[in-house]
Amino acid sequence: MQRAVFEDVLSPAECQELIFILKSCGVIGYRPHVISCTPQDLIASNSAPLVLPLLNAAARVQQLVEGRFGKECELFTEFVGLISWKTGASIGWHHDSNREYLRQRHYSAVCYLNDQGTDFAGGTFRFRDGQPDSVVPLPGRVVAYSSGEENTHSVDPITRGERITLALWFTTDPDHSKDGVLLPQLQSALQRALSSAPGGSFKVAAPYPIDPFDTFFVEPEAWSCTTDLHFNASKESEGVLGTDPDAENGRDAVLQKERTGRNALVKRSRLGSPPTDDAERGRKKRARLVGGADTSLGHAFERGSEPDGSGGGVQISAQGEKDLRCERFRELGLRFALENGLGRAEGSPDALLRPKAVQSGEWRPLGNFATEAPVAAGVSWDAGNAPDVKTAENSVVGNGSPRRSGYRPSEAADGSVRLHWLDGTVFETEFRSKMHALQVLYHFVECVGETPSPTAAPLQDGKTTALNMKSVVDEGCPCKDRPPTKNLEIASLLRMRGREAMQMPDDLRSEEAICWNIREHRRGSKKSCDKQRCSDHCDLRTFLGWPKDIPLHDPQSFKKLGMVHKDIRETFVDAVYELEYQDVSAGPSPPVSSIWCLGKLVEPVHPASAGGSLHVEVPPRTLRWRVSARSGVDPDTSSSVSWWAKDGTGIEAPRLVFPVGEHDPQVQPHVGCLGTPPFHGPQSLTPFGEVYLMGGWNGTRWLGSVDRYRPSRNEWEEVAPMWAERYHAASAVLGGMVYVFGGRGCQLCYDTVERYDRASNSWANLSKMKIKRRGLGGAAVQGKIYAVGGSDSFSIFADVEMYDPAADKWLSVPPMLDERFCGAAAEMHSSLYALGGFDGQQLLPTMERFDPREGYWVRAPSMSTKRGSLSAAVYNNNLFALGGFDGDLVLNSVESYEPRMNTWKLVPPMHTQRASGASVVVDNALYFIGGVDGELDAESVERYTPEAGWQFVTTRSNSCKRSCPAVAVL
Ligand SMILES: O=C(O)CCC(=O)C(=O)O
Ligand SMILES: [Fe+2]
Repeated sequence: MQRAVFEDVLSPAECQELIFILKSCGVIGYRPHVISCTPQDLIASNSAPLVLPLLNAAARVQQLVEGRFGKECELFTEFVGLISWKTGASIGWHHDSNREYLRQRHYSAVCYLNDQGTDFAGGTFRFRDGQPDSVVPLPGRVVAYSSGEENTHSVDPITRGERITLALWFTTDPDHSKDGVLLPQLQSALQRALSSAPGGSFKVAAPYPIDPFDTFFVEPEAWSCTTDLHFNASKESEGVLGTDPDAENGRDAVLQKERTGRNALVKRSRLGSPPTDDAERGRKKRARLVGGADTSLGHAFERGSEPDGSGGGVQISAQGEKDLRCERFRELGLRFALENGLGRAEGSPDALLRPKAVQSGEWRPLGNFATEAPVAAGVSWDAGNAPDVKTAENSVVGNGSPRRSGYRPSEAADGSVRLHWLDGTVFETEFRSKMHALQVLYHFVECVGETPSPTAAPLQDGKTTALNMKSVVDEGCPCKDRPPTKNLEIASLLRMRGREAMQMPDDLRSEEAICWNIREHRRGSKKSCDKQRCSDHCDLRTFLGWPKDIPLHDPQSFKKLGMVHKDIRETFVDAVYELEYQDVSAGPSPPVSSIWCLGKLVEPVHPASAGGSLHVEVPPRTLRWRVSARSGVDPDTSSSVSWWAKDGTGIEAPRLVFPVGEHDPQVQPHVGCLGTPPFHGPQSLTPFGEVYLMGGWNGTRWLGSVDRYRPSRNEWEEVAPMWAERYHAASAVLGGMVYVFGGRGCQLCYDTVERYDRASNSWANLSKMKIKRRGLGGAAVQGKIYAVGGSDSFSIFADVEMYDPAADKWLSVPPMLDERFCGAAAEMHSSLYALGGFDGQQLLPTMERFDPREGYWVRAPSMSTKRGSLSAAVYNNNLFALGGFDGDLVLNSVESYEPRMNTWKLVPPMHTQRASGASVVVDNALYFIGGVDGELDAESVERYTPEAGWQFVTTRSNSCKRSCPAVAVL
């Protein structure tokens, strides 16, 4: 039996937000006294942006459920919706998979949004057996349980008021995932919604990236031919930043405008940041975030970068990418609301979308279907062959109602749609789809101002109050100019208050049709695209290792990819632990028969009643992890024992623990790494133990020379020089070759790229980058090279490019969240990190991470101090930030970021203050070579190991005089 109660999953404000959405867009529910609102309802009524907070909340609950029940990465959403129960509603004993058509429901969760006692009376949730035996609804509280008979439950009748919940069902069967259905719908609906925003400045769509593998790294030039209806992460990222690649003047114009605006600042930008007062800085930042449009709008999107960390902007959380995605949706939803004058509340951005605004009338509900009785109109549809909503049986089934099971019209046996009225009348006619039915209904409401009756007398003159549904459907509405059978404009008009009608094909019948349209659109656009960039998708496919048999842009792929993605993820194992355990279940309880880690079977058959050790694999950045053992074959009947790492030496002996405990992230889970080193620090990639210092500035001139340093022998040697003299260049090592790119020399800035082959001691010129830049960061990640940020001496960039050595080609990838000049970049655990630097206005303590498997940048914790011209290196699976300039001082401080704990900690400082030097890891030690210390060049080398701390290395070389060199280790 699996059940759990979580507290404070949603904040009171978030609960209110969801209640508002339900009240604005709820439709008559599946049973009397019930009103519900699903993402599909919102989309069908052209209120797609309101889906975003809903998904945000749902993802949070899903993550808790997955974590608690050992189903990490295994669950799909089968249903999500806001549900209101009014006085009189109740549900008897049942379990949530108690019908043939509900078998796919494996886990249930109900998040309560309002308060028993205050908002309603009655409505206590009860389990028939076991503990806890009841759950009292309280805002933010979640009850979660496996959906089988073991969790038979009921809800007491509501005796007063209205009880509102967010209800969720999860399935482990990807075939029943609603996400795959939602994706194309949300994608196109958001696109429409945002494109109809006043001023047209936010045309970007940010549909639900169910799978980050779908599309990213699409060239900006290709946007014009690939975007309209499909998601790409780079574009989304632009959207979050507020620039609009599809705006009339194009993306470059937008960026150019921003850059021009910043030129003056940048010119003053040396290491010492120009004094700007906070207000000025804030204003500029906002202007940037919204592409210079409306500064007030930027506010909401700046939250992630508020110095005090307030707000929920784009921030990385310990929970990982899922949260992040949802935060983005949320932001887009907020942006949409703001743009449309919906609830711009006073005070903090968090006050957005709050009921205060509703009460004060600032909010205009998007429809007139607010749930204040009597409900104006509503519709419930089913798949044609499901039982009547009013049957007793169904009312016991509760949320396993035909409305939900038959939610997709495409599933209907004969394609028909039925409308149900509260009085029990069922109206059947030739509706083509549920959208069509909705459209007709909305039309009535708009034309006549009241709910039509299915059986009333025929219309006389259009002013008749009792409309006959059938005659209107057959003959059209009296207002002939908008016949209800045409398009979805009525719903659109009603919901969007005069905005342009949705343009949807007349024959739109189902999700399949939507998917078909998307495909056709893409095909058509591709054909007419004169830039011929679409073929880049081929590179993309190779780059992603995308399976050949799954089309990149076929919406159906999502379903398949749900699985493929999971498989791929499982192969990215980050660590292997050896755990010792002892089975103490001897006696009455059956012996351990299988052992699972993070929902994955690690030891299928286990010697009975034994102790032993086992290997568990933990995926990247897993902060919580758990091992559990089962006593039987059937997960439902077997008893489950869970335990977790307690200290550095082993794990606690198994004992029955319920609910399953979570790993405490403060406890270092390392028990020992086995097999191939799970982390590949530079140590394992440096067979020669040689440091190359390339170019730089020696106090007098730019350098093209290259010195090789072998710390093991303390030997310096000059090797073949580069073709160009360059300082402020970046470098990376890939395939045993050293790549150097960008920088400046006799020309202001370079886009050129050179590669050093150690075997022939020679340099080759390669394809140029797209942007000339210096003070950029460089790193190799998963077989590609990244050029990160920098400056062309006029502007400072967030832009990132990726070099594919197989194609000898640079591709644009999503830009960073911050612009960075003289920041640092490093690869760790197959992700690219960018940190520190100068953004044109201030020196930065910030860090962000780009995992190519995800395709977007996320914020990671900031360093303890601002650092420009810092050095970074990965040492002992930690990312070290060394030295740099904080605006006042050149620093000797060093700190290290531990990705599992997701925190920075201070490391003993170097003896010398250093900026613009070179830090490398070689022979299991961290070195800092050269750089400047403010006044004098720091012509020395320091070496660090945790055991010995920092020590000067007695060495002498001109190389130590280099500042801003590129550095690499072979
Ligand atoms: O709202 C609740 O607390 C639970 C509802 C329920 O059991 C159901 O809809 O199946
Ligand atoms: Fe239930």
